[in-house]
Amino acid sequence: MMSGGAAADERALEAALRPRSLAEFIGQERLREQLSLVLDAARGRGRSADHILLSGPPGLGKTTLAMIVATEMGVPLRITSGPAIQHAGDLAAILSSVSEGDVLFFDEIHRTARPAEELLYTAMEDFRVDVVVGKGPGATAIPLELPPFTLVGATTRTGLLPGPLRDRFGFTGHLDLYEPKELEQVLFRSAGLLDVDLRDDGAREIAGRSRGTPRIANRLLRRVRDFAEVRADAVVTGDIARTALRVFEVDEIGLDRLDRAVLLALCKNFGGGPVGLGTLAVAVAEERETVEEVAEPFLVRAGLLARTPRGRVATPAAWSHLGMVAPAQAPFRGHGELDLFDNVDEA
Ligand SMILES: Nc1ncnc2c1ncn2[C@@H]1O[C@H](COP(=O)(O)OP(=O)(O)OP(=O)(O)O)[C@@H](O)[C@H]1O
Repeated sequence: MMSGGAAADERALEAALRPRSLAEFIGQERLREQLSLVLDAARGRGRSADHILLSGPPGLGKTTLAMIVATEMGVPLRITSGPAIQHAGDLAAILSSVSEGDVLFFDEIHRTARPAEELLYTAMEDFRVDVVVGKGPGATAIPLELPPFTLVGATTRTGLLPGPLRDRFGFTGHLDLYEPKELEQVLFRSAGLLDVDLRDDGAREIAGRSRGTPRIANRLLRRVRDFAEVRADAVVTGDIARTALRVFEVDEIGLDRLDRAVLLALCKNFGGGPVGLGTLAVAVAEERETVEEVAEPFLVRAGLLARTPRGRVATPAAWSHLGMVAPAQAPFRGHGELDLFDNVDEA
Protein backbone atom coordinates (compact mmCIF):
# COMPACT_ATOMS: atom_id res chain seq x y z
CA MET A 1 0.00 0.00 0.00
CA MET A 2 1.20 3.49 -0.80
CA SER A 3 0.82 6.04 1.93
CA GLY A 4 0.31 9.79 1.40
CA GLY A 5 0.14 11.52 -1.97
CA ALA A 6 2.96 12.02 -4.41
CA ALA A 7 2.62 15.79 -4.00
CA ALA A 8 3.08 15.49 -0.23
CA ASP A 9 6.14 13.31 -0.81
CA GLU A 10 7.55 15.96 -3.14
CA ARG A 11 7.00 18.66 -0.52
CA ALA A 12 8.64 16.53 2.15
CA LEU A 13 11.61 15.91 -0.13
CA GLU A 14 11.91 19.59 -0.89
CA ALA A 15 11.92 20.37 2.84
CA ALA A 16 14.55 17.69 3.46
CA LEU A 17 16.83 19.34 0.92
CA ARG A 18 16.79 22.78 2.53
CA PRO A 19 20.16 24.02 3.74
CA ARG A 20 20.00 24.68 7.51
CA SER A 21 22.71 27.30 7.94
CA LEU A 22 24.18 30.23 6.03
CA ALA A 23 27.35 28.19 5.56
CA GLU A 24 25.40 25.41 3.86
CA PHE A 25 23.51 27.85 1.63
CA ILE A 26 25.06 27.84 -1.85
CA GLY A 27 25.62 30.99 -3.94
CA GLN A 28 24.20 34.51 -3.30
CA GLU A 29 27.58 35.42 -1.76
CA ARG A 30 26.88 39.10 -1.21
CA LEU A 31 23.48 38.52 0.34
CA ARG A 32 24.89 35.83 2.63
CA GLU A 33 27.62 38.15 3.80
CA GLN A 34 25.17 40.99 4.42
CA LEU A 35 22.77 38.73 6.31
CA SER A 36 25.51 37.26 8.38
CA LEU A 37 26.59 40.80 9.41
CA VAL A 38 23.03 41.78 10.29
CA LEU A 39 22.56 38.63 12.39
CA ASP A 40 25.98 38.80 14.08
CA ALA A 41 25.37 42.42 15.05
CA ALA A 42 21.94 41.61 16.51
CA ARG A 43 23.35 38.66 18.44
CA GLY A 44 26.20 40.82 19.72
CA ARG A 45 23.71 43.32 21.08
CA GLY A 46 21.50 40.61 22.48
CA ARG A 47 18.58 42.03 20.49
CA SER A 48 16.28 40.64 17.83
CA ALA A 49 17.42 41.41 14.29
CA ASP A 50 15.97 44.28 12.30
CA HIS A 51 13.13 43.43 9.89
CA ILE A 52 14.41 41.81 6.71
CA LEU A 53 12.91 41.95 3.22
CA LEU A 54 13.94 39.29 0.70
CA SER A 55 13.06 39.75 -2.94
CA GLY A 56 13.56 37.60 -5.99
CA PRO A 57 11.81 35.14 -8.31
CA PRO A 58 10.19 32.00 -6.82
CA GLY A 59 12.31 29.03 -5.83
CA LEU A 60 15.59 30.86 -5.18
CA GLY A 61 15.63 30.28 -1.42
CA LYS A 62 13.64 33.01 0.34
CA THR A 63 11.78 30.58 2.61
CA THR A 64 15.01 28.70 3.22
CA LEU A 65 16.76 31.93 4.24
CA ALA A 66 13.93 32.88 6.61
CA MET A 67 14.30 29.50 8.29
CA ILE A 68 18.05 30.01 8.49
CA VAL A 69 17.57 33.44 10.10
CA ALA A 70 15.48 31.83 12.85
CA THR A 71 17.93 28.95 13.30
CA GLU A 72 20.95 31.25 13.42
CA MET A 73 19.21 33.48 15.98
CA GLY A 74 18.19 30.39 17.95
CA VAL A 75 14.51 31.38 17.94
CA PRO A 76 11.26 29.83 16.70
CA LEU A 77 9.95 30.60 13.23
CA ARG A 78 6.33 31.52 12.66
CA ILE A 79 4.99 31.43 9.12
CA THR A 80 2.21 33.32 7.39
CA SER A 81 1.57 34.83 3.98
CA GLY A 82 -0.09 37.83 2.35
CA PRO A 83 -2.92 35.83 0.73
CA ALA A 84 -3.68 34.12 4.08
CA ILE A 85 -4.41 37.50 5.67
CA GLN A 86 -7.55 39.12 4.37
CA HIS A 87 -8.65 41.07 7.44
CA ALA A 88 -6.80 43.19 9.96
CA GLY A 89 -8.13 40.81 12.64
CA ASP A 90 -6.31 37.84 11.07
CA LEU A 91 -3.04 39.69 11.38
CA ALA A 92 -3.77 40.97 14.91
CA ALA A 93 -4.37 37.36 15.99
CA ILE A 94 -1.02 36.23 14.62
CA LEU A 95 0.89 39.19 16.01
CA SER A 96 -0.62 38.83 19.47
CA SER A 97 0.75 35.30 19.69
CA VAL A 98 4.32 36.26 18.76
CA SER A 99 6.86 35.93 21.58
CA GLU A 100 9.94 38.03 22.18
CA GLY A 101 12.61 37.50 19.54
CA ASP A 102 10.49 35.25 17.28
CA VAL A 103 11.02 35.39 13.54
CA LEU A 104 7.77 35.87 11.66
CA PHE A 105 8.09 34.84 8.03
CA PHE A 106 5.67 36.68 5.82
CA ASP A 107 5.60 35.11 2.36
CA GLU A 108 4.16 37.05 -0.60
CA ILE A 109 3.89 40.08 1.63
CA HIS A 110 2.91 42.23 -1.39
CA ARG A 111 -0.41 40.39 -1.51
CA THR A 112 -1.55 41.45 1.97
CA ALA A 113 -4.95 43.15 2.03
CA ARG A 114 -4.79 46.92 2.59
CA PRO A 115 -6.29 47.21 6.14
CA ALA A 116 -4.00 44.47 7.43
CA GLU A 117 -1.06 46.14 5.76
CA GLU A 118 -1.69 49.33 7.69
CA LEU A 119 -1.75 47.38 10.92
CA LEU A 120 1.61 45.98 9.95
CA TYR A 121 3.15 49.47 9.81
CA THR A 122 2.73 50.15 13.55
CA ALA A 123 3.52 46.55 14.42
CA MET A 124 6.85 46.80 12.61
CA GLU A 125 7.75 50.30 13.71
CA ASP A 126 6.43 50.64 17.24
CA PHE A 127 5.74 46.99 18.17
CA ARG A 128 2.15 47.88 18.78
CA VAL A 129 -1.16 47.15 17.12
CA ASP A 130 -4.40 48.99 17.58
CA VAL A 131 -7.12 46.41 17.81
CA VAL A 132 -10.46 47.92 16.86
CA VAL A 133 -13.34 46.67 18.94
CA GLY A 134 -16.91 47.30 17.87
CA LYS A 135 -18.29 48.96 14.74
CA GLY A 136 -19.40 52.41 13.63
CA PRO A 137 -19.29 55.44 15.93
CA GLY A 138 -18.95 53.24 19.04
CA ALA A 139 -15.77 51.55 17.77
CA THR A 140 -12.71 51.92 19.98
CA ALA A 141 -9.09 51.18 19.27
CA ILE A 142 -7.36 49.26 22.03
CA PRO A 143 -3.57 49.45 21.79
CA LEU A 144 -1.82 46.14 22.22
CA GLU A 145 1.91 46.15 22.98
CA LEU A 146 3.96 43.53 21.16
CA PRO A 147 7.31 42.09 22.16
CA PRO A 148 10.19 42.89 19.78
CA PHE A 149 10.26 40.39 16.93
CA THR A 150 11.85 40.11 13.49
CA LEU A 151 9.66 40.17 10.44
CA VAL A 152 11.15 38.47 7.40
CA GLY A 153 9.09 39.46 4.36
CA ALA A 154 9.37 37.76 0.99
CA THR A 155 8.28 39.23 -2.29
CA THR A 156 8.97 38.56 -5.93
CA ARG A 157 9.76 42.24 -6.54
CA THR A 158 10.31 45.05 -4.04
CA GLY A 159 8.55 47.41 -6.46
CA LEU A 160 5.28 45.62 -5.66
CA LEU A 161 5.40 46.89 -2.07
CA PRO A 162 3.98 50.28 -1.10
CA GLY A 163 6.74 52.70 -0.06
CA PRO A 164 5.72 52.96 3.63
CA LEU A 165 5.93 49.18 3.99
CA ARG A 166 9.23 48.94 2.14
CA ASP A 167 10.71 51.65 4.32
CA ARG A 168 9.99 49.74 7.51
CA PHE A 169 12.49 47.02 6.66
CA GLY A 170 15.94 47.65 8.09
CA PHE A 171 17.56 45.45 5.49
CA THR A 172 16.54 44.45 1.97
CA GLY A 173 18.28 41.61 0.20
CA HIS A 174 17.84 40.58 -3.39
CA LEU A 175 18.24 37.03 -4.66
CA ASP A 176 19.49 36.63 -8.22
CA LEU A 177 19.07 33.65 -10.51
CA TYR A 178 21.90 31.16 -9.88
CA GLU A 179 24.80 30.47 -12.23
CA PRO A 180 24.98 26.95 -13.71
CA LYS A 181 28.11 26.17 -11.62
CA GLU A 182 26.23 27.05 -8.43
CA LEU A 183 23.30 24.89 -9.50
CA GLU A 184 25.70 22.00 -10.03
CA GLN A 185 26.77 22.41 -6.39
CA VAL A 186 23.11 22.45 -5.31
CA LEU A 187 22.58 19.26 -7.32
CA PHE A 188 25.57 17.44 -5.86
CA ARG A 189 24.48 18.41 -2.36
CA SER A 190 20.93 17.13 -3.03
CA ALA A 191 22.18 13.98 -4.76
CA GLY A 192 24.23 13.21 -1.65
CA LEU A 193 21.16 13.63 0.58
CA LEU A 194 18.95 11.56 -1.75
CA ASP A 195 21.61 8.93 -2.30
CA VAL A 196 21.64 9.45 -6.07
CA ASP A 197 24.72 8.51 -8.09
CA LEU A 198 25.10 11.80 -10.00
CA ARG A 199 28.01 12.14 -12.41
CA ASP A 200 29.68 15.41 -13.50
CA ASP A 201 28.12 15.41 -16.97
CA GLY A 202 24.71 14.56 -15.48
CA ALA A 203 24.94 17.52 -13.09
CA ARG A 204 26.01 19.82 -15.94
CA GLU A 205 23.09 18.71 -18.09
CA ILE A 206 20.51 19.22 -15.34
CA ALA A 207 21.99 22.53 -14.14
CA GLY A 208 21.86 23.91 -17.69
CA ARG A 209 18.14 23.25 -17.83
CA SER A 210 17.22 24.53 -14.37
CA ARG A 211 16.49 28.15 -15.32
CA GLY A 212 18.81 29.51 -12.68
CA THR A 213 16.56 28.12 -9.93
CA PRO A 214 17.52 25.64 -7.17
CA ARG A 215 13.93 24.47 -6.72
CA ILE A 216 13.78 23.54 -10.41
CA ALA A 217 17.23 21.90 -10.23
CA ASN A 218 16.06 19.73 -7.33
CA ARG A 219 12.81 18.88 -9.08
CA LEU A 220 14.56 17.89 -12.31
CA LEU A 221 17.01 15.81 -10.31
CA ARG A 222 14.11 13.85 -8.82
CA ARG A 223 12.58 13.27 -12.26
CA VAL A 224 15.90 12.19 -13.71
CA ARG A 225 16.37 9.89 -10.73
CA ASP A 226 12.96 8.28 -11.42
CA PHE A 227 13.99 7.72 -15.01
CA ALA A 228 17.44 6.39 -14.10
CA GLU A 229 15.97 3.93 -11.59
CA VAL A 230 13.33 2.60 -13.95
CA ARG A 231 15.07 2.70 -17.33
CA ALA A 232 18.79 2.66 -16.52
CA ASP A 233 21.09 1.36 -13.82
CA ALA A 234 20.31 4.27 -11.47
CA VAL A 235 23.43 6.18 -12.49
CA VAL A 236 22.74 9.75 -13.63
CA THR A 237 25.03 10.49 -16.57
CA GLY A 238 24.71 13.30 -19.11
CA ASP A 239 23.01 10.98 -21.59
CA ILE A 240 20.50 9.71 -19.05
CA ALA A 241 19.71 13.26 -17.90
CA ARG A 242 19.21 14.42 -21.50
CA THR A 243 16.92 11.53 -22.37
CA ALA A 244 14.94 11.82 -19.15
CA LEU A 245 14.39 15.54 -19.51
CA ARG A 246 13.23 15.11 -23.07
CA VAL A 247 10.58 12.72 -21.74
CA PHE A 248 9.51 15.37 -19.19
CA GLU A 249 9.34 18.10 -21.88
CA VAL A 250 12.10 20.25 -20.51
CA ASP A 251 14.01 21.60 -23.48
CA GLU A 252 17.76 22.07 -23.81
CA ILE A 253 17.78 25.56 -22.33
CA GLY A 254 15.29 24.60 -19.63
CA LEU A 255 12.09 26.06 -21.03
CA ASP A 256 9.06 24.21 -19.78
CA ARG A 257 5.52 24.18 -21.11
CA LEU A 258 4.56 27.60 -19.74
CA ASP A 259 7.69 29.33 -21.04
CA ARG A 260 7.22 27.83 -24.47
CA ALA A 261 3.52 28.67 -24.46
CA VAL A 262 4.34 32.31 -23.70
CA LEU A 263 6.93 32.52 -26.48
CA LEU A 264 4.71 30.70 -28.95
CA ALA A 265 1.73 32.96 -28.21
CA LEU A 266 3.95 36.01 -28.55
CA CYS A 267 5.30 34.90 -31.93
CA LYS A 268 2.33 33.07 -33.41
CA ASN A 269 -0.64 35.10 -32.17
CA PHE A 270 0.94 38.53 -31.96
CA GLY A 271 3.66 38.50 -34.63
CA GLY A 272 6.35 38.93 -31.99
CA GLY A 273 4.67 41.82 -30.15
CA PRO A 274 4.65 44.33 -28.67
CA VAL A 275 1.74 42.95 -26.72
CA GLY A 276 0.48 43.83 -23.25
CA LEU A 277 1.05 41.45 -20.36
CA GLY A 278 -2.69 40.99 -19.72
CA THR A 279 -3.36 40.01 -23.33
CA LEU A 280 -0.45 37.62 -23.34
CA ALA A 281 -1.64 36.01 -20.09
CA VAL A 282 -5.12 35.46 -21.54
CA ALA A 283 -3.59 33.87 -24.64
CA VAL A 284 -1.82 31.24 -22.53
CA ALA A 285 -4.78 30.86 -20.13
CA GLU A 286 -2.70 31.87 -17.11
CA GLU A 287 -2.88 34.57 -14.49
CA ARG A 288 -1.02 37.74 -15.29
CA GLU A 289 1.10 37.31 -12.16
CA THR A 290 2.16 33.81 -13.15
CA VAL A 291 3.35 34.96 -16.55
CA GLU A 292 5.11 37.97 -15.08
CA GLU A 293 6.72 36.32 -12.09
CA VAL A 294 7.21 32.70 -13.07
CA ALA A 295 7.92 32.70 -16.81
CA GLU A 296 9.23 36.16 -17.63
CA PRO A 297 12.26 36.59 -15.37
CA PHE A 298 13.99 33.67 -17.02
CA LEU A 299 12.80 34.47 -20.55
CA VAL A 300 14.19 38.00 -20.13
CA ARG A 301 17.43 36.73 -18.65
CA ALA A 302 17.80 34.19 -21.47
CA GLY A 303 17.41 37.03 -23.98
CA LEU A 304 14.22 35.59 -25.47
CA LEU A 305 11.75 38.22 -24.39
CA ALA A 306 12.06 41.96 -23.83
CA ARG A 307 9.83 44.11 -21.68
CA THR A 308 9.33 47.47 -23.34
CA PRO A 309 7.10 50.43 -22.54
CA ARG A 310 4.81 49.32 -25.37
CA GLY A 311 4.55 45.69 -24.31
CA ARG A 312 6.32 42.35 -24.47
CA VAL A 313 8.45 41.63 -27.50
CA ALA A 314 10.01 38.42 -28.83
CA THR A 315 13.71 38.81 -29.59
CA PRO A 316 15.42 37.26 -32.64
CA ALA A 317 16.71 34.52 -30.31
CA ALA A 318 13.10 33.61 -29.46
CA TRP A 319 12.18 33.11 -33.11
CA SER A 320 15.21 30.99 -33.75
CA HIS A 321 14.70 28.98 -30.54
CA LEU A 322 11.18 28.13 -31.70
CA GLY A 323 12.53 27.28 -35.17
CA MET A 324 10.33 29.98 -36.69
CA VAL A 325 11.10 32.77 -39.11
CA ALA A 326 10.26 36.27 -37.95
CA PRO A 327 7.90 38.17 -40.27
CA ALA A 328 9.31 41.25 -41.97
CA GLN A 329 7.39 43.61 -39.68
CA ALA A 330 8.59 41.93 -36.47
CA PRO A 331 9.45 44.58 -33.87
CA PHE A 332 13.21 44.43 -34.28
CA ARG A 333 15.33 45.13 -37.26
CA GLY A 334 18.36 44.01 -39.16
CA HIS A 335 20.98 42.57 -36.90
CA GLY A 336 18.70 41.58 -34.11
CA GLU A 337 18.83 44.90 -32.34
CA LEU A 338 15.69 45.99 -30.58
CA ASP A 339 14.72 49.36 -31.90
CA LEU A 340 11.40 50.05 -30.36
CA PHE A 341 11.34 53.48 -28.95
CA ASP A 342 12.18 55.80 -31.79
CA ASN A 343 9.21 55.89 -34.07
CA VAL A 344 5.76 54.96 -32.91
CA ASP A 345 4.31 55.40 -36.42
CA GLU A 346 6.19 52.37 -37.62
CA ALA A 347 4.58 50.03 -35.13
N1 LIG B 1 21.20 28.38 -2.01
C1 LIG B 1 20.65 27.19 -1.97
N2 LIG B 1 21.41 26.11 -1.76
C2 LIG B 1 20.84 24.89 -1.76
N3 LIG B 1 19.51 24.64 -1.94
C3 LIG B 1 18.73 25.69 -2.12
C4 LIG B 1 19.25 27.00 -2.14
N4 LIG B 1 18.23 27.85 -2.34
C5 LIG B 1 17.13 27.11 -2.46
N5 LIG B 1 17.41 25.80 -2.33
C6 LIG B 1 16.45 24.71 -2.44
O1 LIG B 1 15.43 25.11 -3.34
C7 LIG B 1 14.14 24.82 -2.81
C8 LIG B 1 13.29 26.07 -2.88
O2 LIG B 1 13.73 27.00 -1.95
P1 LIG B 1 12.71 27.95 -1.17
O3 LIG B 1 11.44 27.25 -0.89
O4 LIG B 1 13.45 28.54 -0.04
O5 LIG B 1 12.46 29.06 -2.28
P2 LIG B 1 11.59 30.39 -2.20
O6 LIG B 1 12.42 31.48 -2.82
O7 LIG B 1 11.07 30.60 -0.84
O8 LIG B 1 10.44 30.09 -3.17
P3 LIG B 1 8.93 30.57 -3.05
O9 LIG B 1 9.00 32.04 -2.94
O10 LIG B 1 8.38 30.07 -4.33
O11 LIG B 1 8.40 29.86 -1.83
C9 LIG B 1 14.34 24.26 -1.43
O12 LIG B 1 14.09 22.88 -1.45
C10 LIG B 1 15.80 24.46 -1.10
O13 LIG B 1 16.33 23.27 -0.60
